[in-house]
Amino acid sequence: MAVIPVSLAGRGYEVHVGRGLLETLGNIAAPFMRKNRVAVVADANAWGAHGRRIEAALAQAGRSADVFQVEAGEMSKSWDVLAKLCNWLLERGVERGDHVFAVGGGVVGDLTGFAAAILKRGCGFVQVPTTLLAQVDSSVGGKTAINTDAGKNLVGAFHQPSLVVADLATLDTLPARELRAGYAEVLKYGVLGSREFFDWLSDNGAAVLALRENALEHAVATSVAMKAAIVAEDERETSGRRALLNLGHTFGHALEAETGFSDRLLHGEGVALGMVLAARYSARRGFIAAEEAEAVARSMEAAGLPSSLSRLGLDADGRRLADHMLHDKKMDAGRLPFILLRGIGDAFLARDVEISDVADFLDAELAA
Ligand SMILES: NC(=O)c1ccc[n+]([C@@H]2O[C@H](COP(=O)([O-])OP(=O)(O)OC[C@H]3O[C@@H](n4cnc5c(N)ncnc54)[C@H](O)[C@@H]3O)[C@@H](O)[C@H]2O)c1
Ligand SMILES: O=C(O)C(=O)C[C@@H](O)[C@H](O)[C@H](O)COP(=O)(O)O
Ligand SMILES: [Zn+2]
Repeated sequence: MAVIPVSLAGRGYEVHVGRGLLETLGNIAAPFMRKNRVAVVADANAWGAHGRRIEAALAQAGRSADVFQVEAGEMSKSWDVLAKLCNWLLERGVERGDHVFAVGGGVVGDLTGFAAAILKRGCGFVQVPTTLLAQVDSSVGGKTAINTDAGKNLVGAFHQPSLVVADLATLDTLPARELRAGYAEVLKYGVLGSREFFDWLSDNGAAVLALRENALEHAVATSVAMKAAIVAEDERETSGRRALLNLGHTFGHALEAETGFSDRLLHGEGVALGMVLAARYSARRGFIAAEEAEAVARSMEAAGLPSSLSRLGLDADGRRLADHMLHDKKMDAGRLPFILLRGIGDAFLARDVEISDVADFLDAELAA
């Protein structure tokens, strides 16, 4: 069991990581349950698998859950579901000082966090992440959002949770494909900031994906600690430091948009392929050796993640994919900075990238 602090002046919080934590939720989260009835927003599958454990833990603390179930999938990060959720919370009389509990993956966390950010101009929320991706990434750091027709996460707010409780036992029921997709964001921390962690994952990735407790806890706690350090330094992505957490996402979000935010490409899969593309583009620009870029690709392949754009079978050319990127929130005065690599563990923000060169690069990757 590990407790990782996210240090933010006056608004810091703890991330609890360990197996079996749901059983203690009533105690850990006691300061955030002012009323007997707790508003819980839950992914339908996560609730089906773990809802009883949560209800039992709350009952032990003399509480009960009012549950708003969210249909699984990226399409639930929408205006429509957000409106329904806000109305449901208002009907329940949620007050600013209350905390809404988000139980599920990144979809429910991002949606609930955004609802909490705007409800009564901001109420509290607690993250109970039940996917690997949510435990290592989306539940920490306070980025909340929904998608729009124009693209990914385009309407949202920075709104930090008050507590994160990541029970590793919830991953026992997670489909293997979702586990691998979450593992892409674990690999991201190594690729962007720690050669040591990248090498550790090369040796222990199979144990992490097999959910061996020690390896899994080390991977989750290390990922959370790396994210917490970056968020503490640059909470709102203004200095450029936090933008490094976006490694692979400019490419990845474009691929998610092109595949219609569907099951054809999960977020983590898009990020995996996006990291390979960022690494190969870095090699094209001479920032990193081609062999290092291919080591990034091999790390994705070893985990069963996509590493080849041509194999995705897209009906699009490089220009079309690059056009999706123009909605990226990093756009600055008409230019799009990219997260590139000087080496594994050494990402940087490149501000001199020509989008037409990226489109040419993507055409070559589509044809490879
Ligand atoms: N806010 C951030 O910083 C941040 C970071 C990374 C990703 N994200 C966002 O997170 C989303 C992806 O999150 P995700 O990968 O967790 O996907 P997800 O929330 O869609 O969950 C993946 C699938 O797993 C199911 N599921 C969840 N928990 C389960 C469990 N314990 N047992 C069985 N099934 C379970 C869900 O029903 C769903 O089908 C994307 O929208 C992405 O943009 C946000
Ligand atoms: O926390 C961050 O900062 C990240 O960039 C983490 C990403 O993994 C995550 O997918 C995030 O939602 C992407 O942010 P966006 O600003 O590109 O929407
Ligand atoms: Zn991501």
